[in-house]
Amino acid sequence: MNKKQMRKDILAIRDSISKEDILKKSEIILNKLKATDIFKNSKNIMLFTSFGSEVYTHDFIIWCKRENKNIVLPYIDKSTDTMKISVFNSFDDMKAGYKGILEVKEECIQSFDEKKVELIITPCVCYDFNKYRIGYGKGFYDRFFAKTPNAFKIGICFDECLVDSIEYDEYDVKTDMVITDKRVII
Ligand SMILES: Nc1nc2c(c(=O)[nH]1)N(C=O)[C@@H](CNc1ccc(C(=O)N[C@@H](CCC(=O)O)C(=O)O)cc1)CN2
Ligand SMILES: Nc1ncnc2c1ncn2[C@@H]1O[C@H](COP(=O)(O)OP(=O)(O)OP(=O)(O)O)[C@@H](O)[C@H]1O
Repeated sequence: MNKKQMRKDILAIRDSISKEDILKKSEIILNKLKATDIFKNSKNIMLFTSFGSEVYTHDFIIWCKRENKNIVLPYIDKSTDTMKISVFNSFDDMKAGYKGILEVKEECIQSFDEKKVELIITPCVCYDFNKYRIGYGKGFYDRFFAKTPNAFKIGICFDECLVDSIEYDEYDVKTDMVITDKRVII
């Protein structure tokens, strides 16, 4: 199946998961993430602010801050149409940005050297068992990964959104680990 059709089908499946189940499954996934050595040993961590039916990350972001992690979040720089990162301090500094996703407000953006990011927690529409990923189809993460070859990349995904295999091209970057509510793929 081509990427576009797979994206549409899996989004429909993900959108049908109840809010309650999204919260339950997200907690299971993020607890598994917390237990990994790579998470425990990383200070500079890139997360994402979930929207829609994605793995819910907001409370986890706050928890990480309390644990003294340095959290950076993506935003889309409209002038260059690229994904950049800003240090996260508080949800008071955030507002709805690209596609309505919460981003650090322009006046609060604190840039951070991409090369210093140790761990990137990656959103997805779906993953396959080889850790290839389909996102929203803009290539933002694949382009970003090209700048962070040394960061460890973990995809977080509901088990419903795992597929056997994804068509990939030369730009698609595999992640190093995928965590779902039912399994960990390494
Ligand atoms: N939470 C989150 N933040 C993120 C991403 C992401 O996947 N998740 N991104 C990863 O690249 C970047 C934003 N990229 C995006 C690219 C396209 C669409 C998009 O086309 N959205 C659809 C709605 C999808 C839906 O129904 O859920 C649309 O507007 O039609 C959204 C985000 C940066 N921040
Ligand atoms: N590093 C790159 N340089 C140039 N073009 C790229 C790069 N990465 C991806 N692209 C292009 O961007 C487009 C979207 O890529 P793809 O369908 O893989 O997006 P996606 O992984 O679903 O989305 P996203 O990464 O935004 O979540 C494709 O045409 C792809 O070839």
